[in-house]
Amino acid sequence: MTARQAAPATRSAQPAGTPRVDSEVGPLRTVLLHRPGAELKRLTPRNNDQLLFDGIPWVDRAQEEHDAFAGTLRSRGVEVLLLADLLAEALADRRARAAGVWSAVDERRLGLDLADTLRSHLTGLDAAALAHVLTAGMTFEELPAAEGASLVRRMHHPHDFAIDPLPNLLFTRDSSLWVGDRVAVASLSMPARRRETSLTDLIYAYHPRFARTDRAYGAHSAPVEGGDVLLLAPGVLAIGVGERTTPAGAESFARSAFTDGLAHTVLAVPIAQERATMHLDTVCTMVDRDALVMYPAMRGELSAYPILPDGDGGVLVDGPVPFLEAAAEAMGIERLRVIDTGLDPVTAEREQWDDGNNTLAIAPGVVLAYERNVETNARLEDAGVEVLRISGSELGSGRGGPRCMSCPIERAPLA
Ligand SMILES: NC(=O)NCCC[C@H](N)C(=O)O
Repeated sequence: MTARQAAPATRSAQPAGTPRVDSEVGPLRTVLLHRPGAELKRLTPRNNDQLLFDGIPWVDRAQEEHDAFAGTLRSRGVEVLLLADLLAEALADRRARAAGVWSAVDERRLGLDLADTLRSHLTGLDAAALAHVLTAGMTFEELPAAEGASLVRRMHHPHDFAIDPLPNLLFTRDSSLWVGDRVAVASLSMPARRRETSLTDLIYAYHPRFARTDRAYGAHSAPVEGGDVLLLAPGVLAIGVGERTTPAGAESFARSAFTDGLAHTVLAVPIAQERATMHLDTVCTMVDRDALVMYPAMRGELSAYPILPDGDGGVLVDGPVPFLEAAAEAMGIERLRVIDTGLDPVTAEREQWDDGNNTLAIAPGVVLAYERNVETNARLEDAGVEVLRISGSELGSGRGGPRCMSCPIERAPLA
């Protein structure tokens, strides 16, 4: 069997309501978002850099912006699932609560005694209260009162975190991703984000809605973040390799996707290891079945290492070759178009920083985008793309746009 013949099965028999994602632009049916909450209130000028936020968001306004984002999706018929709801529902299962408690309590930080005390306190909480602690974290002053306080408790500042908050849960794109009918729980590279995957893992393991879901990238641990993975077409993945996803991550994700029959070609795409380009989707996103919006400075610059299955459980690596050409070939199309935003370099750099290229397609040629990226949006419309604008003045302080803030769970097949 050739590599091409290993493409995933067609999905005409797939009934609506079954999780499955084969592309970036198939009509979006179900998406996972996280409405920002108490975890954002933990951000201070002392910790925002470490927690990967570029400012201190006004939380009420961020919630309003996020509600409007979810409202826009719902108005277009998309089912919006909220991570906090799924988490609380999954935690109804006793085993999920035990797993949540174990993942949150760090003996290296707390010492054995305090870790034991905290575990028994958390074990006594109901699902909603535990979900709150797992997302918002807990400070030392919020720990349950105790006789004979430990050295750890005495020596920490009351506002230090006994359990870190997870403000980047907002970016549901990164902590899990669907390829075909399988979900991959990502392996996040930044310490501030690693615990996020214990929550997505728990949701997919214990929420009844996902009871029959198989995993992709099962027990692998080399870093791969969802923002780096673009499903260019059924069976064709592009994986950014840069600040977050490593070469080992891209290679082992490819191997695992081939083994599971989820892909026939993976393109590993090098991107600069900088905050502005932390994921491939900060540089380019698909806006139509054969079109991308791309940071102009990257146009003609992106290369790719094509990875193919060797037919014996391993992989064959080629390249580097020009990304657009390799992508078009793998997708079986003549040309992968790049919408020509034609922006001057300063405007382009400003709008790229503000996630102008980070659009979320809800159908071929229909995208959600931040309203502030006036020039990029205008050029998209000139090219015939429908742009649904959302405001992100506060949401954007975490440095992520509509694609980063969404994890598609079901997209209809491309006709
Ligand atoms: N896919 C994305 O680009 N996600 C944005 C993640 C932003 C978050 N503050 C981070 O640094 O990881």
